[in-house]
Amino acid sequence: MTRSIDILPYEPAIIPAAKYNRNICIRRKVISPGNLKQTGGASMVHKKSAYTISREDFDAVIFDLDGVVTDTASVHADAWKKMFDEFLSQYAACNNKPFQPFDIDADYRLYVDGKPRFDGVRSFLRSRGVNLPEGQPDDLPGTESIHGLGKLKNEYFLKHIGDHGAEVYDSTIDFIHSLKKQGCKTAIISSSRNCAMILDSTNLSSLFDVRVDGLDSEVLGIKGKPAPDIFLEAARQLKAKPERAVVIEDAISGVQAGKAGKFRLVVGVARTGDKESLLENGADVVVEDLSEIGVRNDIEVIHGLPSALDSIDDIANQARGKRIAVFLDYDGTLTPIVETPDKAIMAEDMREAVIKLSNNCTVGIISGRDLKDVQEKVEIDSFVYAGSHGFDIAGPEGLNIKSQAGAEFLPVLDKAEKELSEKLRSIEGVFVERKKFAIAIHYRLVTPEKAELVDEIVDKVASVYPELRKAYGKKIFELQPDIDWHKGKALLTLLKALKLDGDDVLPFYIGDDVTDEDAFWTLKGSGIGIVVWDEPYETAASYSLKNPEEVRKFLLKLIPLGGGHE
Ligand SMILES: O=P(O)(O)OC[C@H]1O[C@H](O[C@H]2O[C@H](CO)[C@@H](O)[C@H](O)[C@H]2O)[C@H](O)[C@@H](O)[C@@H]1O
Repeated sequence: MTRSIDILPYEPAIIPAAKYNRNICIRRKVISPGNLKQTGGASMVHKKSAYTISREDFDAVIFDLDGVVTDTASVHADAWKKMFDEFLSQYAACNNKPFQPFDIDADYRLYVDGKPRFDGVRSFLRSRGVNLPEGQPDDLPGTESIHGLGKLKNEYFLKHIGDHGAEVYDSTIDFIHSLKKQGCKTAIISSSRNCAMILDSTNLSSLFDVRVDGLDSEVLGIKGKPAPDIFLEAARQLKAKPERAVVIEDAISGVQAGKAGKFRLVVGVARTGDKESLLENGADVVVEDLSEIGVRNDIEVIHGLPSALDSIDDIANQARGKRIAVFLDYDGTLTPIVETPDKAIMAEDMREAVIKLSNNCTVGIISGRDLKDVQEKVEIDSFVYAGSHGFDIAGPEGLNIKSQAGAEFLPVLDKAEKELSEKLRSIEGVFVERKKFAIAIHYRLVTPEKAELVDEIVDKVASVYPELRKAYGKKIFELQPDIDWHKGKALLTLLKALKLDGDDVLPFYIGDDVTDEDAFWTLKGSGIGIVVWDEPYETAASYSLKNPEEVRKFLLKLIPLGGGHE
């Protein structure tokens, strides 16, 4: 079960716990325009383009080969027609019946397209009421059996490819390069047993992270389309969840398979027109060519963001005429990363800096730690806090701010915690930290070999609890409720609750870890994200600081920009 919540940015501010019991399946904004699954919660402004896939919403894209990547669907169709017409005319003559040729428009698309070779033979013959024996894998091409006819069709197909080669759709290749640039994983699937040969002959083999083809399907015992199995196997190998993956298909059986696999987005490719049948059979959107699908440039590869300390004049300009509000991560931002969580104590001069800043503007802490834990560590009553990566929010006394996302997951978290503790007990150095809404598995003190074992055990336990998702941090794995909630959403909730969501406020978020990226994304265009790092990586932040000491110095520089409390 995967859940997500329909909480829109800035709306509503404080969400009653009951709201989280709803099971709403649509997640963040996926693509435009409006004829597609529209979702709530995205904080990004989408550029107007025909259809846009964003890395924020998708981890992987799975491509069918024939007709999507290579112009081989028509070669297959012609080979099927040649083989079936020869057979049908003989069959008609022998049985004293009129010869009704194979129709590419109707028969190919309905009975053969996208299916494994021998399924295609069976399916079409059944539609004509013809019964042939299965035959043997070593039947000669043209033998009157399922195997014999399938092999003849393949001979015709290979002959064409041998004589003319295979054409590639350049727009698809450009699209794949754009996806890869954004960090999307890609897979190629095909019911065809010739998939590897076609990819090799067109130099496309290295373009895909994973390939699952007709030969693999036989070995793995995978059912053919319209069963979703081949797509699910590709997603499994890519380690991508179907709800965060796209299927791109040109065959009716293919879009049916994408739909049956509950993939987040099924794109139909109808190069020659018939869009309707793809839409009716499960495509969410149908295009004539993949150049109609855009890829949003979510991830800017930034090597060396400007230092926030050096850019204070620029930041002051952005804050001119506004109040500021500052939200801070704890570990790695207010304290250096240390061996164990209990040793991460905020230094006195850092405490002084944040208190001074809070005299002039709102300060909040949004931490991966348990709410109570981070409140006790920071110990400043006037702050607002969000713990468990934003799942658990509390304001200072009198402000009545309280929000908990994922309360219904507590029993599952209890069970998973128990199982993890038991399974990890024997591994030296592992520490299981239970937060109210998450379980962190620390492996900082574990040997590298054993760390792999920890990873495997966490994966195993995670696979038993599909309600939980695995997340990553600095030398930790985490299991959290698999709902559409994160530090960015907690930040929006706090801004709204504190009436800091207007244009007259410039919010800041400073953090050092992967989970802080959600908050950086959330503030893009409306606030300032600052990453704390010792070396550059891909980030949605706009400025950088090197360590908690630089954070302290920067916070002191922010004090005069505060603008006071309302
Ligand atoms: O969001 P944060 O406030 O940065 O919290 C993230 C995690 O911080 C803690 O773990 C990290 O810091 C520890 C102490 O320096 C370090 O030993 C560990 O390796 C780091 O991952 C905390 O224990 C976790 O619960 C937080 O999720």
